[in-house]
Amino acid sequence: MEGVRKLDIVGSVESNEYSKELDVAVRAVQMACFLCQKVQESLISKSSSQVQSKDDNSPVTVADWSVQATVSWLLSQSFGSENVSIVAEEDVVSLSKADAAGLLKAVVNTVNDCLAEAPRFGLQGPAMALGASEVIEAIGRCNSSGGPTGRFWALDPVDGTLGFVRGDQYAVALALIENGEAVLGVLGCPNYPMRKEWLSYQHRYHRIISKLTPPTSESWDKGCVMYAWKGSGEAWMQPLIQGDKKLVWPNSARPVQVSSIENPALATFCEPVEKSNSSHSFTAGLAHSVGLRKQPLRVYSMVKYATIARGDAEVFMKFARAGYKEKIWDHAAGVVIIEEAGGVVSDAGGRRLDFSKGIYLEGLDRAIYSVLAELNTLHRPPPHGK
Ligand SMILES: Nc1ncnc2c1ncn2[C@@H]1O[C@H](COP(=O)(O)O)[C@@H](OP(=O)(O)O)[C@H]1O
Repeated sequence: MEGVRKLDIVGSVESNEYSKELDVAVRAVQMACFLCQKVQESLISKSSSQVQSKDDNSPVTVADWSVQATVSWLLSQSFGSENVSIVAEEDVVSLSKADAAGLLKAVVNTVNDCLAEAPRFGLQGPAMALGASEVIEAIGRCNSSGGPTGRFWALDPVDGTLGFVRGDQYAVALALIENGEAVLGVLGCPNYPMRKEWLSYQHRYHRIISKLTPPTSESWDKGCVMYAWKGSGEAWMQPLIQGDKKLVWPNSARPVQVSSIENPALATFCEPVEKSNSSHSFTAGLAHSVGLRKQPLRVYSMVKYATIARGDAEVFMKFARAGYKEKIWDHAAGVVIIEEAGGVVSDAGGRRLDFSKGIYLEGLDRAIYSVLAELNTLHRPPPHGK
């Protein structure tokens, strides 16, 4: 990120109306990333056959529930549980069953290991390790159904399950939604490489190279948390806390902005890795028809939003299969960050995403686009019959 704006980061945060929410949310997402990194490391060292699905005791399941419990507990401690309403991906029913005792134990241990580090992240942990019932309570508290009024948090504890199990990109996404509008977005991207070129490679190459040539810059090698609050006109990125370091706000945060490329021929579009999550052939045709000439950048999870916000790509297109219902926690944090970094997010009809209709993006016109304001010819692609 050359030529970044130099702003008074501390001042910006202190003067905004979501200061406390932002402060707590960024620290909580930092902790969630720390938790996920540990689980992903243990996962990578095992054979991949052990982590096939999300329906067993696999590490991804442990990470999902543990992040949800940790973030829910931290938000409740900071704002009072009576003031915190959360919609999140994981429900607590299967974790509470008798045959899930082993999984529950793993989740409780993971949550306690993470919360024990809270002071390092500038948050208060529990006086005593949490018991299983407290962990279940924290997960179960994330049972809001969202809607058009009031304030709630939307959390995707581990977005991009496949990226996570493959040792690749995944994200922790936390947004604050107020009266149906996403007002605060925090996106943790534990494997986001600081060098743009690495995004084109599977993350395992990054791991191999890092082992061969250990990074000289301790904090900006990989992993970041991006954040923005609505109306600020600013989006920020701070590195993940490494080793046993302490998070000292603003933790070397720097502003991010969408790319300034205006010519579609020079622009890169990104899309999901999985063909089943978005039609690659349709986006290829559409990209060509609007003058995009470069190869697509395929990245797992909401890290695609981070890629656009940081200016590492110019367009994000996702065409889900007909009938697939997008959830608000898969987009809300990314939308705030992109919009404040100077981009635009819309559906195929050019409409802004609507976070006021419960957990689904109801009324969504099929695709999701995120583009630069300059490339706005892409906002209204032709109708498609997929
Ligand atoms: N059939 C489908 N079509 C579109 N999106 C889907 C899908 N099934 C799952 N998804 C969503 O797409 C996310 C992965 O995004 P991407 O494909 O861009 O990497 C999934 O996150 P999880 O894997 O965390 O459930 C899920 O939210």
